Amino acid sequence: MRILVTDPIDDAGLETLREAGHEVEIAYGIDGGADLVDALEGVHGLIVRSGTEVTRQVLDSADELMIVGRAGIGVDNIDIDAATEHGVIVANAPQGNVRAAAEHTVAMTFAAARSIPQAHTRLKAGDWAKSDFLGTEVNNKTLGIVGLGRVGQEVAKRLNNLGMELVAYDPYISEDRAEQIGADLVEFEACIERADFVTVHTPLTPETEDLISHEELALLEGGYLINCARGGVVDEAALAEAVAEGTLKGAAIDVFAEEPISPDNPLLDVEDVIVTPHLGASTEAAQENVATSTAEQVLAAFNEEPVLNALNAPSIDKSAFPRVRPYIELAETAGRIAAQLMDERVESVDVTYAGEIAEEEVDLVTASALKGVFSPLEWQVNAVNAPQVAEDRGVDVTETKSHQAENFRSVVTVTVGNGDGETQLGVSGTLFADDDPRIVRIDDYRVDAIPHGHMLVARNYDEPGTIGFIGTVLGENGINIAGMFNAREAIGGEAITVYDLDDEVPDELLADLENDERIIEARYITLDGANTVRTSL
Ligand SMILES: NC(=O)c1ccc[n+]([C@@H]2O[C@H](COP(=O)([O-])OP(=O)(O)OC[C@H]3O[C@@H](n4cnc5c(N)ncnc54)[C@H](O)[C@@H]3O)[C@@H](O)[C@H]2O)c1
Ligand SMILES: O=C(O)[C@H](O)COP(=O)(O)O
Repeated sequence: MRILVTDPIDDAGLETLREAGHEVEIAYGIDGGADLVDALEGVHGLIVRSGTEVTRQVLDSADELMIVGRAGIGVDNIDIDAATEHGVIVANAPQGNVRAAAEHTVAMTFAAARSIPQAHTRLKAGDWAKSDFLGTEVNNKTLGIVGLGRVGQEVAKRLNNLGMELVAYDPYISEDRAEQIGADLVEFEACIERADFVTVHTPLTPETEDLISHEELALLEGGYLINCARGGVVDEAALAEAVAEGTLKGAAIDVFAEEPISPDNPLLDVEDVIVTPHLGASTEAAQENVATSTAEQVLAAFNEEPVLNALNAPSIDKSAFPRVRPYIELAETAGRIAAQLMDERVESVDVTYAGEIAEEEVDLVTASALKGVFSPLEWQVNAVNAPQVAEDRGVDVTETKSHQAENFRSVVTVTVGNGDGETQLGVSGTLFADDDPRIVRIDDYRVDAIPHGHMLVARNYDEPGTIGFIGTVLGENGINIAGMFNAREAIGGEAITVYDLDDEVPDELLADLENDERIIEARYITLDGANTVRTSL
């Protein structure tokens, strides 16, 4: 497989990929537009940090791309919706640089409180300006944390140990969690008003864009603002003005709305705004961590294993994966068979888990069943975008769990239905000896069929000579039968016969079979590739 890396990552990650036998191409600093589109031709994995914009335009043309790995936390530079539509996994490395970001935040807090960069610059210029710098102690001051997630919590611990009181605003965490950290969880305005230092640790989202602007800065009068999260969360013009006019004593900013920063950015002109060029994650340990974790996720995607930090695909605990893995393929197979046997438009899909499999996390299995149901539509349907494809098409998806699995350890049933629920068709599969897949029910018939690349499912009357007739017609047309299973309602009643075949069955041959009055319906089912079947989806 080919992997393109467009922002610098640690060698440990590159080595992990190369040792697994993949081709790694480095294109640090590539222009994010047309050049990136060209460079992605035939590429299966893309690794970025915050320096590469992975836009819809880029994703629209990256036909072979399976995964975008973000060697870090923030994914505001990646169009995740477009990736999902194209079935491309987006995965980040949410743990590896948290401590580095927290330490940088603490360092920036002290740097602002004690004017360290300003004093340093003066001294290097030969100016012993001791009396110009009277700093602020953090001890006994209040730290306002906006966004009490991974980095926010680490900052809270460190600055609390240095004598700061903690208040926090985060609408998505519990009071209990805040209490464990020793922070008073309060409303947004109260958090800023009570604080001497406000530190921002939210992602950049439509909700957080310009979250801190003129009004909020006025509430922080006499204090300091630290932003080591994302540019765009703090209104830069408002902040520059607030510090320049003395409303705030200072600010420390690591991230900017536009990166690399424009020379016109007003923050650069204000003495008491100290800046670093997005260095929060730039430590050796953090870079090694995120590069290795990202490389491992790219390998998992290539090996069709769960991508642990996938942001747009169902994931699963690593230890549970071996138990669930065989059912992923089985559910896809059952979905494919059900969709091809269904005469009407599929408007609902139910995936029922019975027996031991009902105890497991099955999101990935359900997504795979949907992939099977939608496989005739477009080759790009996969477990990443199948739930989205279902939603876009107005297909109602349900999951049912039951502890009873007839005589099997586990059974997965994919039932497709039309809108009014009048037509429903279920296909059930199980595993013999844990890894030998069997289709054990089609519609109301108990069967025992081995899923096979080419299959013929015939509904016929249980009359002498019918099976022989079908076999003769197939044989006369050079189609070899690899296996066969027959099931019937009652002697002389309706029956179903499933043939595993070595070749495709042409439409004319199906018509010949259906012309015989003993045969109610003959359906060719393919489990090879996608896009090759007739369907009423
Ligand atoms: N400067 C750097 O180099 C650097 C390094 C690491 C992380 N980061 C950035 O730091 C930020 C935090 O990272 P993290 O790993 O802690 O993320 P996280 O997801 O663990 O935490 C983010 C927190 O923000 C909260 N939040 C979301 N919307 C909010 C809102 N409107 N108001 C208040 N809180 C809100 C969430 O509930 C969550 O608890 C991200 O933007 C990340 O990209 C920067
Ligand atoms: O979100 C992150 O992980 C940090 O902002 C680090 O970004 P970087 O990998 O571009 O340094």
